[in-house]
Amino acid sequence: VKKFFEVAYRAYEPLQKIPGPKSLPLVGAVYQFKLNSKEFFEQLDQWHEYFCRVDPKRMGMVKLWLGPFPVVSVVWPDFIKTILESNTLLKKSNNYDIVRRWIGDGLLVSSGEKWQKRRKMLTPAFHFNVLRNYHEVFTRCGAMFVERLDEKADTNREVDIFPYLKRCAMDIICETAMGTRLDSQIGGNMEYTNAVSRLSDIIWSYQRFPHLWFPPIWYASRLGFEFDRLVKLTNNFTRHVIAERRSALIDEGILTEEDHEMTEAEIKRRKPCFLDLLLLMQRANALSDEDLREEVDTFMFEGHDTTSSAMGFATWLLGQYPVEQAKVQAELDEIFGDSDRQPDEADVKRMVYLERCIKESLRLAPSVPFVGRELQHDVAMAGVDLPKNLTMVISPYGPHLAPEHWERPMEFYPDHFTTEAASARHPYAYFPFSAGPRNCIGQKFALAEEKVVLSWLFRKFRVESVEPYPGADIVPEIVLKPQTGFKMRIFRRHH
Ligand code: HEM
Repeated sequence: VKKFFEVAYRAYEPLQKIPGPKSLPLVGAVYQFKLNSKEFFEQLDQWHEYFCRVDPKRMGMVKLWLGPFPVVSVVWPDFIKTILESNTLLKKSNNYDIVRRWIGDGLLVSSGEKWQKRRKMLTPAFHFNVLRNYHEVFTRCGAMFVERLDEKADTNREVDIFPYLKRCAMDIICETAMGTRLDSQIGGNMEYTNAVSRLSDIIWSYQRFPHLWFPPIWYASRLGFEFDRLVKLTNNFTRHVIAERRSALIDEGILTEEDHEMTEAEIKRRKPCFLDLLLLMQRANALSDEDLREEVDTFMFEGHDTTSSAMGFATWLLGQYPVEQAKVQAELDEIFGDSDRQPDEADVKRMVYLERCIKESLRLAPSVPFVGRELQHDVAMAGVDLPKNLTMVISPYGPHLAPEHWERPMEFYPDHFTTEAASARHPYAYFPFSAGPRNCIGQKFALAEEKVVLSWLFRKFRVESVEPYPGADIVPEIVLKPQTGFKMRIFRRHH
């Protein structure tokens, strides 16, 4: 609290220069916040539009007082670049504190030397050669996804594909991160699946309403108790998996007293999951079991909501743009013909147009709608001295939709991502995976997963969106989501 008030005191004077919505003492601008998530999102959007494009003081930044706590949202790409590329502004803002209570101080939220060491240690676990071990999981879970959807095809009834995608992404991340088959697509382990999903909802409420930051109110609202119970449940699940996985590696002679590098044959046989790699690094990096747990839980947190939402938006958009959908299908038909075979890695490389569609949908609907940083030192920007410890928020939305960067900013136009178009653009016009030293370590994983799962979908089905994008309500929770799901009509394709 002392730190917050120090920041507020130091920020008050310089922040006068930055435009933003009207604030009152102590409550800030919160008294104006819409309660409904979707309306709140629209309100933020309008404020950004007004204060960055219309207001006479406009300067590419918007100030917002969250109660007595100041936040500055940065919009212009050059300012965003200054922050994201800096090697000295790597600290996550305090709105990640609640996430930390669940996943611990893993890669997503840690800072300083700990983050640096972990990032270096974990980067090889996302190397192309390691990711190829996961291809079989993407393929199997993707095949299961279309199998589950099949009963809804040709019924001409609307189906919300979001729960199907969520379970598919959950099965994928659980097996690749922990080596555990959750089988939530066929009703397995729903307690864990539901707990993870509910935790994300509670975190979003906490981040939005500062009154919940006070423990008596947090617990009186009952959210605090529910949160603690679910955290215990999910943490215990991961601890249990770690113990099991260690025993299995010991039994197979892979985890020994001596440091051991897996042989080609062992890798081929075992297809190590992320946790296996951590267990093999454990001794050399002096990691405790809790260190392992926080990294595994970080991947569980960061690696399934993001991808299921991204796949949902891509499907929604393709369901609304039949010409582009037909192009995706033509590309897949050229690769697979009439065959039902599993996609291999060479096939995935050939899905060039599908990849453009995925990138374009991440432009219009970036799964992570904003990231936060706490300034580790004073920063001068646009003639304003932003003080140390100030919270900065960066959203890809503004640059992703700015007419100066995109030929057709509000349309779904995958040719925004031809090699020529992409190389001619400002590098910070597009950053769904963030950028700089703290960018998303899982972006190649995410893209590969999306391509495999969506290729199954569009090989088997033609889809029509029930509502046009973005007509239906979208809410920027921690991850961007549609308020009423991804409603589609699904038709089997007959080759
Ligand atoms: C479409 C899917 C995804 C999107 C849009 C996405 C986006 C992002 C963004 C914007 C960040 C930066 C967050 C910040 O600075 O606060 C981030 C970080 C991160 N992501 Fe992803 N992500 C995706 C999928 C994944 C997957 C599948 C994994 C893991 C398997 C993953 C693991 C991580 C981790 C560990 C970090 C923290 C990196 C660090 O701070 O060093 N993400 N992601």
